[in-house]
Amino acid sequence: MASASFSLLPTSSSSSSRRRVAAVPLSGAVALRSPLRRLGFAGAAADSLLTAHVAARIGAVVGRSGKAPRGVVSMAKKSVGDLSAAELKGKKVFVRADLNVPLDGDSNITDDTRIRAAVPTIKYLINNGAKVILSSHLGRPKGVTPKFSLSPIVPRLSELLGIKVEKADDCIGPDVEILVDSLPEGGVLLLENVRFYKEEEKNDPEFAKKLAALADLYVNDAFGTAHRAHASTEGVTKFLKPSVAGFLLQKELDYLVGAVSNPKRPFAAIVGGSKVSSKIGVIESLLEKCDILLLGGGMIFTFYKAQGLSVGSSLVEEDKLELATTLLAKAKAKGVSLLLPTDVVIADKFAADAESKVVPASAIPDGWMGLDIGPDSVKTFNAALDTTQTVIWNGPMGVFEFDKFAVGTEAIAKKLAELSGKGVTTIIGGGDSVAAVEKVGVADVMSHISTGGGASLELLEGKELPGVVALDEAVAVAV
Ligand SMILES: Nc1ncnc2c1ncn2[C@@H]1O[C@H](COP(=O)(O)OP(=O)(O)O)[C@@H](O)[C@H]1O
Ligand SMILES: O=C(OP(=O)(O)O)[C@H](O)COP(=O)(O)O
Repeated sequence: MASASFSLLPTSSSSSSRRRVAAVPLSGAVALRSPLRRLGFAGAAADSLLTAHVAARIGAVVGRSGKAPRGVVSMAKKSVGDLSAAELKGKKVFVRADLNVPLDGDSNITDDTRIRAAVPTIKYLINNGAKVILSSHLGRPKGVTPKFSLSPIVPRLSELLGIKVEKADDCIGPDVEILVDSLPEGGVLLLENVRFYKEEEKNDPEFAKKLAALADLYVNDAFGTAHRAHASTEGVTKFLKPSVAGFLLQKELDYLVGAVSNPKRPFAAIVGGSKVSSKIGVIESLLEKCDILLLGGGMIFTFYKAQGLSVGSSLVEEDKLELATTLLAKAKAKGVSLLLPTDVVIADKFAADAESKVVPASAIPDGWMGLDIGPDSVKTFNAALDTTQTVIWNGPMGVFEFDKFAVGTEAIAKKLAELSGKGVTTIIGGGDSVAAVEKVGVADVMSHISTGGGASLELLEGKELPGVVALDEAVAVAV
């Protein structure tokens, strides 16, 4: 049966089978022009593709040493799919899911992605005659807070499962135990928000023991919360055996660890978002693994400034200028093709109705700020992406919340959809990039869209997630 061992993915090519193309000398921007022009880039784009530091080897995939990349997290865990019908029938199974979905002011669910993502594991359990005790948090309540009740989840979950889901008003205690005892085989009981107890986030062992006492075995399918060492994600595993991964958790690991550590190459990473400081870990980790790194979003202005360009009033982290220079040098040293946008859409103010125009990255006037990547950059990025077999994307290319500055982000989303249709593995690493992909309406065609923002970022940084580490090891590990 499937264990959480990255076995669901298309077979990756080994490092020795990476496509190697004669390296383009990196001694200066001049050296970059002809290969870029051969690839069809306009003179200005080729000329301004940024600096001698930046290894702009589009289409040229870098041969690097075949040794395992640093920071590869091996999280091969036993899966719920490893549990047979005989092991599940009549058993009380504590399932930790992440049902932390957005609700509007009237408690209507505005995005049910996380509920739908939890369904395969629950269905597997009920189809095998288990009694499912479902647990989640919602929001960040301080004590019992009615607006953070999980009650609004029940109708949609019942609809998706095709059965009536029961709901408890608490997550521990005698009333909950009575409801658990009356659960039929194939029944589901949703516990109340586990964060109504402060002991949850404190990972209090006594609280974890009380949660565990409700069940015979444990399934963690809460990927979005797997980076939290809380009682229901980590503590409970000390009292319940087996403790296994659900199908969603397994799929997230397959893609965010498996596909990224052992990708079909060429492998491109696209990193955007507001600040370099929030993405340092991810950029450093991806530099160890990818062939091409495309940078966009607000962070690019720190890189521009580090290279002596004027950035007007664009977002800059003055204390990260040195870091930006170091990252560019690191990319060069590792032979990674790091591309910065060659043109940007600038605005006269940070507003949806701002005046805007497109300028080369080297010509941002005083008083103007860059809020999106420009059309030449989109062309350049698309051409680079056309050479790839695996792409991971984290962070928007611009202020996509304002339509006027969403064009670059939406173009990348469309490109990834197109590549996905051609068999390229496309992974959207959580957070705002997921919102962008959904806005464009191409979420369904991507290979994988992560359900966890913070959790996916930590995985991409090469960190281990406590909620995963705590689970039982898979018997056979095939990383
Ligand atoms: N050029 C820019 N200037 C200011 N903010 C930007 C710029 N480009 C993108 N952003 C903002 O970055 C935010 C997303 O950043 P971040 O949280 O790091 O990404 P993610 O949520 O994908 O991890 C968005 O709200 C977006 O408006
Ligand atoms: O929504 C979540 O995280 P995310 O916003 O990083 O995707 C998870 O449910 C974790 O919630 P938390 O950040 O309150 O622990």
